[in-house]
Amino acid sequence: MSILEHKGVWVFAEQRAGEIQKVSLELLGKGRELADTLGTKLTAVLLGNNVKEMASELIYYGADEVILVEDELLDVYITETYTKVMSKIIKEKKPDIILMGATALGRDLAPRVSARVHTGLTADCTTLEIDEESKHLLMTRPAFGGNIMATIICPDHRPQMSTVRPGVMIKQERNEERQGEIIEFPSGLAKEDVNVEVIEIVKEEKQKMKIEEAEVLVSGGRGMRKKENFQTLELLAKELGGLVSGSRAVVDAGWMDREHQVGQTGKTVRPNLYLACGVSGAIQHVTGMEESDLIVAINKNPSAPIFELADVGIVGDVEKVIPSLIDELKSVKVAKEKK
Ligand SMILES: Cc1cc2nc3c(=O)[nH]c(=O)nc-3n(C[C@H](O)[C@H](O)[C@H](O)COP(=O)(O)OP(=O)(O)OC[C@H]3O[C@@H](n4cnc5c(N)ncnc54)[C@H](O)[C@@H]3O)c2cc1C
Repeated sequence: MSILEHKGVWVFAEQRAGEIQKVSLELLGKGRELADTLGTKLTAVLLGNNVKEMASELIYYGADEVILVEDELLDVYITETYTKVMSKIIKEKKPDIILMGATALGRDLAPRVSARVHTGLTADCTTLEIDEESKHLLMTRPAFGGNIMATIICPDHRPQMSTVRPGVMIKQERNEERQGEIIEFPSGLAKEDVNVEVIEIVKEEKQKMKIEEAEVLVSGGRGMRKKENFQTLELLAKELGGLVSGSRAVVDAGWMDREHQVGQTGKTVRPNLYLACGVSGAIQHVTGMEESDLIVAINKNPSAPIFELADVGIVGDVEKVIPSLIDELKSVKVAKEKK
């Protein structure tokens, strides 16, 4: 089959509990641009149960049409059911490009769909453009630990698939005047397709205060070595009356929730005290915290870039320095109480 048969730009509209994820709206912004460059349609693909109401929202944010698949078997995300439905629609409708959010769901779904439909996938893209001559999608992403930017193409297979992290692309202004078509598509699912039973969904209790509002932030980086060591940071933050935040490296490692990430693709913070523990000071991190009033850095490498920015630098092992700091703060508190 010729790749020329494939037309249109698609955005997988991720919804959770009836709420469209922000990243999908951001991808509609980018998708609109790509579709306009190619002179083609922008389609949002919405899967779920009782989600029809959300379809017009996708049109307001730039989609020309919405492929809507409603089925009670799609009520909660299950890898197999969503993969099956997405693959089926792709095989039938033959899109040229598919964009998905690099969320927990997107990271699970995108590779499986790409394997089922025998095409390539470029994960975590930061730039997406159309090559003027070939009209291929140029998918650019950091490679080799962020040291180089690699531009990847998928010249021989379709669709060209890409995931993008939340916060990277810019959504369009919502415009209620926009008109579009809603195309209902049968899921084709049977009960036997559901190979996993979701027994309970437990919502994580969110920290009440946001890191953007905290006056003191104790921020951990990859130098903290493992998730368990963040308990020490929690103790330190408690002593200082602050919150724990972190670098993207620790969020990517699954040691911390994305809501607590500081930096270019995380939150911009400006606390009175920013204590960076085992954070190297990469530019993408620094842009999110450089306006803090007092920056204290603990790093075992005296040449770490974070020291160029820090008001106070401690060259040492976080596993030794942090417990000493906690002990010191506790003894100061005890001494104060005795007075
Ligand atoms: C498009 C893009 C967007 C990005 N957005 C963000 C963002 O929003 N936020 C962000 O943080 N990053 C972001 N990054 C990633 C960024 O480039 C860095 O990779 C990341 O910040 C590194 O995190 P880190 O400092 O925790 O880890 P590393 O760079 O691995 O640094 C770990 C540090 O810990 C020190 N260390 C190791 N062991 C110890 C120890 N025992 N005691 C003391 N120190 C120790 C090391 O000397 C090192 O300096 C982005 C990258 C790209 C390409």
